[in-house]
Amino acid sequence: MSSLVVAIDGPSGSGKSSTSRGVASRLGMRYLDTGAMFRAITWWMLTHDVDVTDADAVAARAGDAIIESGTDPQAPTILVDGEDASVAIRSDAVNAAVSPVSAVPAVRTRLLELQRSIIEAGSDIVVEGRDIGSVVAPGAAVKVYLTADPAARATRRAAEAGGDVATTQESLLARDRIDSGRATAPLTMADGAVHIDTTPYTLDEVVGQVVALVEAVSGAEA
Ligand SMILES: Nc1ncnc2c1ncn2[C@@H]1O[C@H](COP(=O)(O)OP(=O)(O)O)[C@@H](O)[C@H]1O
Ligand SMILES: Nc1ccn([C@H]2C[C@H](O)[C@@H](COP(=O)(O)OP(=O)(O)O)O2)c(=O)n1
Repeated sequence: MSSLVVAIDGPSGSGKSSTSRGVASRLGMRYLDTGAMFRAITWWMLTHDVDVTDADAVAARAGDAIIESGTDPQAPTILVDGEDASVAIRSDAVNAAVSPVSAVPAVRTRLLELQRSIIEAGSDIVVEGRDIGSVVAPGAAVKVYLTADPAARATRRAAEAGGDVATTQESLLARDRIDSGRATAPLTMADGAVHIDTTPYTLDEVVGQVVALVEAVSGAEA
């Protein structure tokens, strides 16, 4: 029997990472943060002096970074060429470059292959990103699309990472525009996805709602 996949998509700050980790921890599942993989390849481009505004230059190096993602929801890890990049991939420079780099088809093809090999290599898994339910795992047993008001998203992010709410909101909305407008695998609500607007709920409540969706499916399959 193939393993169960839970796909969680949505814009920045909607709660994907924390909800996915909470669900995976509660249900004993693996966890994959695909955003961290796009951030990792972007960080590699920046540290190898690739002009990230030049799609051809990015495409030419798309296969060169070695990216390894850990799948323990309690201790997610990301290695780039064997080096821990978990802090570096959250920098302002990566925030500014990650959406244009993620729009380059060769980057998406490379990471899609890696993502599918991780998903297929093991047990049940929660996978979060922008195109999981639509492209990476369209056959996922459960698909969730998380949103929240832009002001709530910016307030959450600023509280977590520091910085003022207005600047954070501008940066999130700029990324949303690129992520939703790109030609290849844009951010979209997949067919069959359950939409949860997380604005009025606590993290625990959202985790509970997603766990209930997964249990309904696994109960039906048992
Ligand atoms: N339902 C929620 N209510 C309040 N804060 C939340 C909620 N979900 C997530 N958060 C907080 O918002 C911030 C961004 O969440 P995160 O999971 O990183 O979002 P994303 O992965 O979609 O960018 C984190 O600090 C997280 O703890
Ligand atoms: N499946 C995915 C995941 C992320 N991306 C791109 C687009 C996003 O702006 C960046 C960063 O994603 P990430 O999930 O880390 O972003 P946030 O933490 O939600 O701000 O990567 C993507 O294109 N496809």
